[in-house]
Amino acid sequence: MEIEQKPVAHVLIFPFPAQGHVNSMLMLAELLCFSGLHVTFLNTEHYHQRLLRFTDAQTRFASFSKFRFETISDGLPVDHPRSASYAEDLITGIESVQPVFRELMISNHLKLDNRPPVTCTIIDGLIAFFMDVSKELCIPSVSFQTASACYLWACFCYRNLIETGEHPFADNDMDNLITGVPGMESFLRRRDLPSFYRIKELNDPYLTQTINSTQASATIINTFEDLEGPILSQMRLHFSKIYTIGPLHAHLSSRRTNSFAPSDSSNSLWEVDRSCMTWLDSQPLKSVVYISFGSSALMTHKEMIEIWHGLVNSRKRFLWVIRPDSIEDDDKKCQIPEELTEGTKDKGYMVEWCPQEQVLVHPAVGGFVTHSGWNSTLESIIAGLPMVCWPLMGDQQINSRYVSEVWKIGLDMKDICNRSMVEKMVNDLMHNRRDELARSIDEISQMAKKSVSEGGTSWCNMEVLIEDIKSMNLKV
Ligand SMILES: O=c1ccn([C@@H]2O[C@H](COP(=O)(O)OP(=O)(O)O[C@H]3O[C@H](CO)[C@@H](O)[C@H](O)[C@H]3O)[C@@H](O)[C@H]2O)c(=O)[nH]1
Ligand SMILES: C[C@H]1CC[C@@H]2C(C(=O)O)=CO[C@@H](O)[C@@H]21
Repeated sequence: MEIEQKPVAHVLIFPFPAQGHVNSMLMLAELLCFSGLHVTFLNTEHYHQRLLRFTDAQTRFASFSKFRFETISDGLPVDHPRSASYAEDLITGIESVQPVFRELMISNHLKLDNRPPVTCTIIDGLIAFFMDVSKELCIPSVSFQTASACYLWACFCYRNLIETGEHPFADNDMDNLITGVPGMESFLRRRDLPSFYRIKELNDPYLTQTINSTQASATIINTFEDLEGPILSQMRLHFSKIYTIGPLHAHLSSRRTNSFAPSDSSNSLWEVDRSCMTWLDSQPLKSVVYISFGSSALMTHKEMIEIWHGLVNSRKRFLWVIRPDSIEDDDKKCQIPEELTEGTKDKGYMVEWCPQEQVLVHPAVGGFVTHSGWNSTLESIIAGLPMVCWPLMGDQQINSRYVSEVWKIGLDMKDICNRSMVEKMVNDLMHNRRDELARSIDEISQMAKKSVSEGGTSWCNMEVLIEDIKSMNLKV
């Protein structure tokens, strides 16, 4: 009797072209490589060039003989700025290359050098339209969520909110409680919903893609059971299969070195300025507030000045990352008041991009003022660093509500940006409420580390995922 041979597993990973996405999907790629799978990482040409320029990704992955980088156009002209103010262009651009992706999948190109045909695709939830190609070619496709489970669940429940008449909002009271997201009835206000709900029509392309991605036959989420268990239980009543394997950066360190120390390698798409590490080395223990709003958040010049006044008035030391493209109305005529430059000389340090994971665990750093991007939130949890949240868009609004009201590991400054509030929040973070916040984050940090250690939930879920990929136990 002839024994039917299963094909050799080959995974193609395709992230949305943005820092928070390429970064976490590269970590997933490395974890899959450890198990000996064939992995192809499909990056856009633009981001791949930046990866080659600013990171050691090429050499790092060269040690995996079954790994390949492939590139595809992002559908935008070469000179397009690709900054956050063009968020819609990014998604329509990448959508336009769907035929190119299809061509790549049916061509022999991915099978060069005797590579087996692709047996599974892992597609970023923000570009769910590529899952249609997988489906057409009868290749199982798994959706990968770079954001939190609470965000995904709040997107999934959009129909409930329309049915219960909670969306569009009947009036301007943003503090009204929302009842249509099961599991969040006691604390979720209108202002905490993903930012797309703030407009009347739910037609944001990112929301549409996220909702479509929930139809996948399996979903990977960069989270861990002890953090989002109650919401994951709600989701499991509706989703086919969920693998929680995060926090990915800690999971990777755990498998790489059996520790949680950040490595010198990064997946940064900007040039990392390490001078801030030397500055931190000369600051007292837990005395510095670290401020960063991630890779794509935009603020106005006025907001920047208010935050700056708040920091200077708090009299705390601070390290602030200000990306050059982060001020939306940047105008060379905008003046910086002298008291701010003076107040920064002794106590502050500013860079355009830093080695964030290393900054967060530096002994001089005592708190994090963040936009509540999901990677930053997870990195802060692993570092055991309490947060002040100033969420700006997308998932950040709901993440910050969880940080302050559910996990109690930070304070939420949502929708307010004035100097006196910033000063108060920073003082609460670094002084008045420091001990209570430190206690909760220490506890959650321990749980996070346990989940990615051998035998932990994320560790075990990763093994199941790999086994399911290898044994072709995934539905189309
Ligand atoms: O100076 C810096 C600043 C940031 N980072 C890194 O950049 C990443 C930022 O990721 P994240 O905190 O998730 O923010 P965004 O880059 O803004 O991420 C986008 O993608 C995330 C995942 O979907 C969403 O949660 C966010 O809302 C969305 O803005 C993190 O790994 C940071 O360590 C650095 O290395 N250096
Ligand atoms: C989690 C995602 C929801 C949309 C956000 C976004 C945007 O431009 O609105 C871009 O990147 C994503 O990570 C966010």
